[in-house]
Amino acid sequence: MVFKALVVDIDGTITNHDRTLDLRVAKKFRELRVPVILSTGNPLCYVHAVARLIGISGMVIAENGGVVSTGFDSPSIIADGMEECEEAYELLSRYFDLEKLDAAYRKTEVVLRRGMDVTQLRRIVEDNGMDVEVIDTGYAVHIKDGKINKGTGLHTVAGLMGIQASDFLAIGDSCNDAQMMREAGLGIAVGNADDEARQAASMITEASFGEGALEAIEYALSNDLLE
Ligand SMILES: O=C(O)COP(=O)(O)O
Ligand SMILES: [Mg+2]
Repeated sequence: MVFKALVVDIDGTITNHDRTLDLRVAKKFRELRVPVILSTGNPLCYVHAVARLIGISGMVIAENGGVVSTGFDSPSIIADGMEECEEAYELLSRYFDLEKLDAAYRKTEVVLRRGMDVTQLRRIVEDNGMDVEVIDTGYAVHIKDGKINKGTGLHTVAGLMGIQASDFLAIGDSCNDAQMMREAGLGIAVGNADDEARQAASMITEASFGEGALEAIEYALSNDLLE
């Protein structure tokens, strides 16, 4: 099997521990012959800037699949569900001192600074029958629509490209990458990945962060899985 494209997470996968971009990965992306699609929990403007500066496709997955961009200067596909996320945020704010992140840029999720006990947040939204999911990526806490994730985003992107989700090699590090790694033809987790990402992946690199992403790409190239 030769994969037709690569879908890669940003934070913790192509960055160093402090969220700075690993420049060796950026260089490697430019050398690959297949398209590289970024897939992230960050808002669209953030991932578009990253993609532009690396020099790869403007077709990206943002907000954990809530926003799929068809290109730098073309429309985005934006999921519903923000209202429910805001309602959950209002409810949770009665119990916790919460700080929203990137609120001005977000279209489908409410994102919070980490530091609280996420299991308590989950229990409260569950007890109130709210149709939202609360996840902690290790970088931020996301209140999101449970039906949307990077896996559904990958299917949308694959459709736009005229290929299948299984034509992708996926690389990630966190729980928000799990569905994407399962839907892809092969999911590789970097060495620093959390338990959920490790379980979803078919392979885990020895190296962590950007070094791990490089190891995954080198593995694919040397086994004729990628061109
Ligand atoms: O937005 C987050 O919490 C993490 O971002 P990522 O999906 O690029 O790792
Ligand atoms: Mg990540």
